[in-house]
Amino acid sequence: MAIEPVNINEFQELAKQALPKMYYDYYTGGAEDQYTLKENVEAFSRILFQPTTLLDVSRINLSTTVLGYNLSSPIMLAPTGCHKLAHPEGEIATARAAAACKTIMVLSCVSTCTVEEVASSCDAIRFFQLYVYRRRDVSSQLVQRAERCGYKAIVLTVDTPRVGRREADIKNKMIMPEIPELKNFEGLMSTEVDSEKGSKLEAFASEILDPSLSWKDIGWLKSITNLPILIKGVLTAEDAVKAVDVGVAGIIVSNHGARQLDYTPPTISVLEEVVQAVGGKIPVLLDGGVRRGTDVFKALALGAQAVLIGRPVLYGLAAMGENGVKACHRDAQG
Ligand SMILES: Cc1cc2nc3c(=O)[nH]c(=O)nc-3n(C[C@H](O)[C@H](O)[C@H](O)COP(=O)(O)O)c2cc1C
Ligand SMILES: CC(C)CC(=O)C(=O)O
Repeated sequence: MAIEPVNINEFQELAKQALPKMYYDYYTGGAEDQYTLKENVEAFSRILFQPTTLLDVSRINLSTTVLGYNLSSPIMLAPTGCHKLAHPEGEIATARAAAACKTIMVLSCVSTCTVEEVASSCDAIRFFQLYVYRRRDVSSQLVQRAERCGYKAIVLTVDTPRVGRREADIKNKMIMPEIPELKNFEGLMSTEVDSEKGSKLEAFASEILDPSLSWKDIGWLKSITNLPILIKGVLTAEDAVKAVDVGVAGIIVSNHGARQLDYTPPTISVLEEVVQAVGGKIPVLLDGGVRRGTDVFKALALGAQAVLIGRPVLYGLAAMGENGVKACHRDAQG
């Protein structure tokens, strides 16, 4: 049955119809019991509004700024891997949608279009998400390429010393690194995996990701780039204070869309703690479970400068390409 989607959940339904099961499961799934996956969404439902009334709302303005860049609304596009699994235009379609929606796209380093292809496709404001690899030279080359082609910040993901146990991917023998190619790594390192069992994605990632990454490495990252650095994956006041101390430009409160360590708290439940610890010194952003405008409002009310949406972008892309991403960005406001 064809449906005219009016919200993100309906886009999810369309994505399910459009995608092979292996890819839909990869996009939608979380780690282990998927406790945090449910909680990311449900924790928003437990926060209720007690509105005051008779206020003049005839003129409203949703725009905001992040690191000095103007956004039409406080909803950015989170980094997610492999957009060509959802649509043949891949990250280029997503970037064009970001440009049309006047928002920031964070490009995943495991993208299926290169940093250069995405940069030359449109004038979207782009940040570049980085994993640190055992091969530091590969990480630094990627950072330098992003810097050269106009990405405005590095988003360092710190919650992935290894890939979470995603049981659907294990069952499906998820083959994401091979189909299609992870184009950023071409000529830098092999993306082939020598494993017949379980999730090839997990095997690939554990081969390349550097599990020794720690706070001291922020100094290394700062030494190889002039771009501002945001840390993605902070969930405690303690880490928020450390992030401020090492001099990053922003924090993203995130549990990786519940795909990494299960039984972490839902992000919205720890936002206030992080915001208080940061004390306004740097912007705090949030992702995880944001599905509509009331969620965005709750995050802003608890101190976030803006939010990011991950799966909603993939659902929109799978359902309708660039137009679907635009529609999901719009639906995340409604
Ligand atoms: C399919 C998929 C791939 C992802 N890939 C990345 C990635 O490459 N780098 C990263 O930092 N986060 C990645 N994430 C996490 C997102 O950036 C974001 O934290 C999460 O999706 C937010 O939750 P939401 O999907 O509920 O909006 C991925 C998430 C999904 C669903
Ligand atoms: C290569 C993976 C670690 C990509 C990712 O971040 C994810 O699938 O959540």
